[in-house]
Amino acid sequence: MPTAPVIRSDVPGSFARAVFHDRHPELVRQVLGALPYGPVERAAVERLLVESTTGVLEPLGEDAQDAARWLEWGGGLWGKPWGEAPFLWAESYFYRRLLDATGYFRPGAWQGVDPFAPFKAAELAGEAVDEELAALGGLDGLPGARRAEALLSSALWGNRADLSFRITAGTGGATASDLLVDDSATLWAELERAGGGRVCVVADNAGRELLPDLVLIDHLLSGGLAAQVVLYVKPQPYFVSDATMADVLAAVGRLRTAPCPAAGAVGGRLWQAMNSGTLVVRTDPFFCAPLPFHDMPAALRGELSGAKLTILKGDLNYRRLVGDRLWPPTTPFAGAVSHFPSPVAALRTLKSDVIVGLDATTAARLDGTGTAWRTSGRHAVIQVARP
Ligand SMILES: O=P(O)(O)OC[C@H]1O[C@](O)(CO)[C@@H](O)[C@@H]1O
Repeated sequence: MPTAPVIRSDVPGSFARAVFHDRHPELVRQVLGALPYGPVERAAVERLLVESTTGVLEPLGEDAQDAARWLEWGGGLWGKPWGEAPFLWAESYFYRRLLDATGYFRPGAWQGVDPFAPFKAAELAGEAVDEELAALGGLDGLPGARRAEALLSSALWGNRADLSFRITAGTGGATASDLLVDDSATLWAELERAGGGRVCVVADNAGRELLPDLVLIDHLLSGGLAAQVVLYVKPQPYFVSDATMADVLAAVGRLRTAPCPAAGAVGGRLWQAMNSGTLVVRTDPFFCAPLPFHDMPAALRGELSGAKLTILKGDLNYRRLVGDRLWPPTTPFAGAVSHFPSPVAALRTLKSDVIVGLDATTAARLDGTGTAWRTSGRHAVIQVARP
């Protein structure tokens, strides 16, 4: 397997550096503004911001239930500047430490309170979601293949979270040139190859991304493309809007109570699928680990290995799938994911520097635009491989 430089956040002018030095201060400001944290939590959050931009990596307190796990994951990094750690590692640790700072794990009033809950709730309650769910009704009239494409497209562009069912059903928004790789025909062929079977979906964000993911899952189950879907979510709040079980319940509830009958019917079917075990929601500590999927533990590898297809949503899962490295963009996708235990499909809008599987002409065209095409969220890929 060829290799490439690991992305770090200490490179001047890099996207990764801007995440720590520009985005995180803004994120911290918003988190502290969204819930009435007390002086202890506020001071701890501010200290984390200083440590993560100008200080060195301090391990978790010994009383943390995952202290030993993180000590091992951070072997060789403790005491070094944050910017010297791999970007993926450092970002992941930042979110783990943010939970510590807000009292998420400490016995007390703030224990178990998702610091990102106000943002997630506002998004789910927003008018945009009403419109997106209302547009689901229009999809029912489409011929089967077009409906399937629209649902897949919604799940894909939901990762950008500023498009809707309505837009992705064909009335504007993304253009063909925004989709840099389209392996959707292979994706449907993989699903149809053996009817039934188990499909795994590794979720990314809650709200406007999870809703179309759930609609796609309903399509797979009701259309017989999957006998069972296992939806993997994060065990705890992570990267702001990553979906947890609480977010799944909120999204299913939003569907069930939607005024649009088509959305309500999806919500009802998903509820029943959870009752009967054809839709199972699972989690694993590894989904918040600062490591690539190459290093997944044997038990999780075993679970995924029986899947006829694993669908990985979003940018962070993509980084973990192919390795958070500055690969030449023409690096073959199949080679980069050959470690994965099942056939795999990545549905991802580009929001970080990592990309593989482009043809040389596309890569040169994009570089020629002089735009931040790797990180702007404007472009997307549907990439499929069978390792
Ligand atoms: O929600 P997504 O699609 O995983 O994107 C999250 C992305 O945001 C970032 O954290 C940057 O803020 C990326 O590093 C990360 O990959």
